[in-house]
Amino acid sequence: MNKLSPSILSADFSKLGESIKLIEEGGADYIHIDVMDGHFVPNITIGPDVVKSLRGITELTFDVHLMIENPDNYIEDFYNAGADIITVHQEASVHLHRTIQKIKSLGLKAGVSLNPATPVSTLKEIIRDVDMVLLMSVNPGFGGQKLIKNVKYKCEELNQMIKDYNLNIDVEIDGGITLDNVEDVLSWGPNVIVAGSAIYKAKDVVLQTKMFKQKMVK
Ligand SMILES: O=C(CO)[C@@H](O)[C@H](O)COP(=O)(O)O
Ligand SMILES: [Fe+2]
Repeated sequence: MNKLSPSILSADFSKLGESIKLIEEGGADYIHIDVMDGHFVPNITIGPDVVKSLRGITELTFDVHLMIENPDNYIEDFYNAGADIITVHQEASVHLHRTIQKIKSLGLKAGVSLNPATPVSTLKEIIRDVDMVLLMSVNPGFGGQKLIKNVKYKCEELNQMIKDYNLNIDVEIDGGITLDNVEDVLSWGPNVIVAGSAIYKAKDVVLQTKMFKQKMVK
């Protein structure tokens, strides 16, 4: 079944609790939490304390996307804050295997993310160890950017790699996904869709979440 993971990056930060209730009502599967450090990406967002405070108000799966350098230093903090899935960037992890093992040793799902210009072939030695691959379809750092359509070819290459290695892992696409292009993106073969501005900038967030879910039925 396809999963919808609305990104709270585009929500009103003064009403994060309410914003989460809206996507919950709309039938979201996950909550995508974009963590940025101002080093790996040119933006700073939220840290473990905010995640912990949100954990108290919802049981939805926390899909934490770490866009930070030295992710190893913060994995335990996000675990304690209530993360369910932690995804790190291949480009930000010097010892990626160690990082993935650390996430899994805490009982969490481990994901690895690739920037648009990072080839799928770089996953060859780690793909057997991960639960999810997140392909960025914008350059990370900001919500509201335009989808990079060539990620389709990366997704197809990734599908082939997953098939060749006989794996059963999630594939998440993140960035620039709207109601107009979500069906096209799903035709590439992922099963987890992130949408930030397309959901939170809508007039009726509950309805917009429901409309995404309707287009994602599988
Ligand atoms: O990780 C990121 C951006 O770095 C994403 O999760 C965005 O937050 C998605 O926002 P939209 O492109 O859907 O507005
Ligand atoms: Fe993200």
